[in-house]
Amino acid sequence: MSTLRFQALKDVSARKPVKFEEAARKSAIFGANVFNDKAMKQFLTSDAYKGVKDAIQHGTKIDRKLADYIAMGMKEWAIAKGVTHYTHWFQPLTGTTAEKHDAFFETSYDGSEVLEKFGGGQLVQQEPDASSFPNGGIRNTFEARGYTAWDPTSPAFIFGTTLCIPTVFISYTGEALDYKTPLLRALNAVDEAATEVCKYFDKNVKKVTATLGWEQEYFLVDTSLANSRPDLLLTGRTLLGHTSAKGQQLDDHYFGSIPSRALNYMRELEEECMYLGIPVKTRHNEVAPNQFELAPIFEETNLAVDHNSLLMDVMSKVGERHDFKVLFHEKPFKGVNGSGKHNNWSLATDTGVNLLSPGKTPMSNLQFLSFFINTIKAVQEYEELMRASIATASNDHRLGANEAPPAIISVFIGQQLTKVLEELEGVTKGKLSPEEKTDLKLNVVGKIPDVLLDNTDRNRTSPFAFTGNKFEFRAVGSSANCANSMTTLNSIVAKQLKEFKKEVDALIDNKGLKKDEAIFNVLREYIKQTKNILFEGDGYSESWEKEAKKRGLSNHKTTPAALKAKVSKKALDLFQDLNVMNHVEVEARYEIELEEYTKKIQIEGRVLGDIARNHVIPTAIRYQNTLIENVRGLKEIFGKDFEKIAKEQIFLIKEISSHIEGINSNVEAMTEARKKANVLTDAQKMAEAYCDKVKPYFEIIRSHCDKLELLVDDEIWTLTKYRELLFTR
Ligand SMILES: NC(=O)CC[C@H](N)C(=O)O
Repeated sequence: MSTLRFQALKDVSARKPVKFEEAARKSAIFGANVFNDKAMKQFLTSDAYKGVKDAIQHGTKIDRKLADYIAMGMKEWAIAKGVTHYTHWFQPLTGTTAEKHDAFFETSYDGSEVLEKFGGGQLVQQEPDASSFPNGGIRNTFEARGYTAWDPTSPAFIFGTTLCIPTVFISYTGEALDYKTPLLRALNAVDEAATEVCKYFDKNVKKVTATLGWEQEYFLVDTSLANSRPDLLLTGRTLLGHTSAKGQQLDDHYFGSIPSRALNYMRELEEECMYLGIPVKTRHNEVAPNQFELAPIFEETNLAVDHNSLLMDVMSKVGERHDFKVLFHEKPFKGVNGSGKHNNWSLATDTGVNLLSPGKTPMSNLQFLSFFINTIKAVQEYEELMRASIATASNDHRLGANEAPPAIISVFIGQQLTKVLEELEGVTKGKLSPEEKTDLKLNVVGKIPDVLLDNTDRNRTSPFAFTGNKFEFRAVGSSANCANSMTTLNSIVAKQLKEFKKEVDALIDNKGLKKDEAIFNVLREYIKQTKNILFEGDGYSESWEKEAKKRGLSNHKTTPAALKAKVSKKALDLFQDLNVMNHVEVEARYEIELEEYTKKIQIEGRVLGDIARNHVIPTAIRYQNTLIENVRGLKEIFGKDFEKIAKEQIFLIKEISSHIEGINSNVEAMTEARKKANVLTDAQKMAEAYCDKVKPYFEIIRSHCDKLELLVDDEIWTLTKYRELLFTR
């Protein structure tokens, strides 16, 4: 009997839901471990408090002396809560979070005194020797160093017994070495551009904040079962495994009663989130067996991105306490739904208006339409860049099937708004007659709120869908750091809004149009120009692929093909012009993402080769030997008649041999392809070679292995099966 698999199954059958006592009133614990406004008021002097507030609201610099006071207050607050260490918490270009803990504990120079210390210097800037993070050639390990700098817009928090201070990670030559810095710059750019446009409608708007509400999908697999699968452990997904007879066909898991162990896990996870100020709200079973989802209330984008990164870490840690491995991979199992991280995005003013929500008056609706149409125009202009922003080796498996959007970026707005746009397309060029103005006000712009109320359209195959008061970027993958997609989206919208302002102003200044006439005129042209990006149909159909091609939309099915758009002149100029990233920073990210792609496929290839040869083949041979023995025995008993009697066994023996041959020859060929790819020096070429020459072997090898799984005696099969991974809980 294959011990690891069966031991794991035994472990699982003995598991009980882990007991957990939770606070009934979540509002009482929300943010208790965050150095939030309440804590700051309690632990900071009024000058220090004002300093942090100014920095958050207006980006004012905090001087060293003030930083000392802030640090002192922060330390006192943390120590009162049992904290012993602090860390600058950052998001290097690996996409995950990084931390290096230092104790508050210090000794005086002669060792005669011991104390807890934490000064402004340690709060504001640090130099972790983080030389091994990917940097895409920005910094050489032996020269330009990187440093982390405090980001006061995201509050410090306590995780375990460590005070975590959110920071940006920058090289001494000034280039961003993380995901957060370009995001902050993009948020700044969209704030500036959107505030200017808002002034057409309301002069009081001083700031526009991009908001984000992510939805985190994930799978839970029992730790013992996960540990019995080398592929899950090393690559986050199953590289082989025959599909389970029952999968998600019956839709009986989706929104079903949450399994007890999973529910207790969620309860403890949510409690942790509450302490950390992550406003989690929704939990449910997703479509695939053992797949779940968690979603918070939307927040300001920078904070939401930090919270999602932190959440993924917390999810894994709480998972350990409940004997679960949390799978964030976009496609851990073939044949059932993958996991996304839909990014619900909008813009909100400091006067409390959601710019993507239709308003009560024609003027506020014209404002809504301006932002709505400009967003569509931005996506249309930069569809390839949007695709590039979600490109990873793991997301490639997810796109285009099982409720995940395809690789073609399009925008879904629903029937009702499509009609509104059609009507606006007919607006007269230049000045509008009083009758037309009244008609627009009453019958087109004025009608939008009613129209949206009964707009129940939903399209699960759309990568970018309008959902009533926000856009949902559905193409983002579950393992992604949202900063990548959010930097792109906010940048392209910023750029587009600037363009819009320029065009409207030109019509007002040069053509003598009134403000609303000018806006209608520009929007009309945008509606005409953006038709090719709007799509309401089935994103999986072959006809859409053909149609999209005709419309000139890109369809990059693989990451190496998709990433190229990142370094197009258009993209480089966009980021440069908005001061989001200079060319070096963009090129570095492109290089890093290609390398990450190559390495992931390389690891998968090696793991697959190993499992196929060292697990599958030996097991198949063992079973084949049993069959051979059986045939020999039959021959002994039945003499020349044995061939008829042992016909099926002989057939199986041959089948097994042919699959073994299939595995061996293809693993061999894959290894050769890898060797060839490995000598390439250009990152793009290498990634392409891994994509086009190495990866195709995965499916071939897998299919031989999966067929053997169906032939071989279940009792000796070493790899935990799909039905066990997906249905044991
Ligand atoms: N119900 C859903 O929204 C499914 C979404 C799907 N899991 C995805 O990958 O995006």
